[in-house]
Amino acid sequence: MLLRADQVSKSYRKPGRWLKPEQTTVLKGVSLTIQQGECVGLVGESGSGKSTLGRLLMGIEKPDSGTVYFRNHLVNSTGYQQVRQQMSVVFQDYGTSVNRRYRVKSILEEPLKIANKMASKDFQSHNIRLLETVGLSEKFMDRYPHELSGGQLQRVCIARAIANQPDLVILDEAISSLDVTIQLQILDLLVKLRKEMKLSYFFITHDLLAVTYLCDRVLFMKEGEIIEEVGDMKALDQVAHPYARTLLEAAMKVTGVTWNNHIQKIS
Ligand SMILES: Nc1ncnc2c1ncn2[C@@H]1O[C@H](COP(=O)(O)OP(=O)(O)OP(=O)(O)O)[C@@H](O)[C@H]1O
Repeated sequence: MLLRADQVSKSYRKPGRWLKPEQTTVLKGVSLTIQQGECVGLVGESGSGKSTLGRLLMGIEKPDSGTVYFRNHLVNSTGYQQVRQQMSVVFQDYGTSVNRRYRVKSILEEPLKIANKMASKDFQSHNIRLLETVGLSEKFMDRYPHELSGGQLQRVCIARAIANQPDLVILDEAISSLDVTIQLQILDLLVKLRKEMKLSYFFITHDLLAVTYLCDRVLFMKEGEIIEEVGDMKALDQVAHPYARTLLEAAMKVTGVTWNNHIQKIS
């Protein structure tokens, strides 16, 4: 087992209520597992708690109750720091997830410097390999983020996420800000990397059709709870929960494709 979350709950203080503080419960006893090499999708409407769950799995925030284990290390414990570099994240907002004053090469070197496992003389060749892996050439190395398109910058973010050869990459709406053709290119890249590097993904998204393209399993989240899980993408049209059905029907309506046509395309 790569990752296991058991009964994870999280509340936040409601904003603007300093005299009479009130809590909002964002996650209510969420449990899930991710196996080595598996891609698990998480879909749900805005505000259902998806990104909060992603932060808890990464150890960026602590749950109020419940546990998260990554490779049998309790996330947030001392021992966990040794495995922390085997997990990375790609966010939706590629523009703010990099330091705008850094050139691409410095962005790619950040995780290497933190891991401190590679001699700096090897950074250059490693950077070239990384850029090639994500479909960019060496000429991007000296560019600043504002000199890249959104799709190119998201490729740089993906390159940074795989720099230390992690086991698990959390993709938090990683394709949502891109236009449709670029989304498809990035999805293809993620499929290729998964195969080549035997990566596991936790794919947080609103886009149910993208889930069918990339994931082995999908979890539906509503108001801080996992309300349904589908283990076979081809059977996704069999979802039972009314909320999951609404999401599926909305995805079909927006794209104008029928389920059978879509499944034939991705098979
Ligand atoms: N640090 C925080 N302090 C207070 N409230 C927070 C905090 N982080 C998240 N929330 C609240 O928790 C709820 C869930 O937020 P979260 O970002 O996890 O949802 P989401 O499903 O990822 O939404 P979206 O799809 O819009 O990104 C929201 O109501 C949000 O306002």
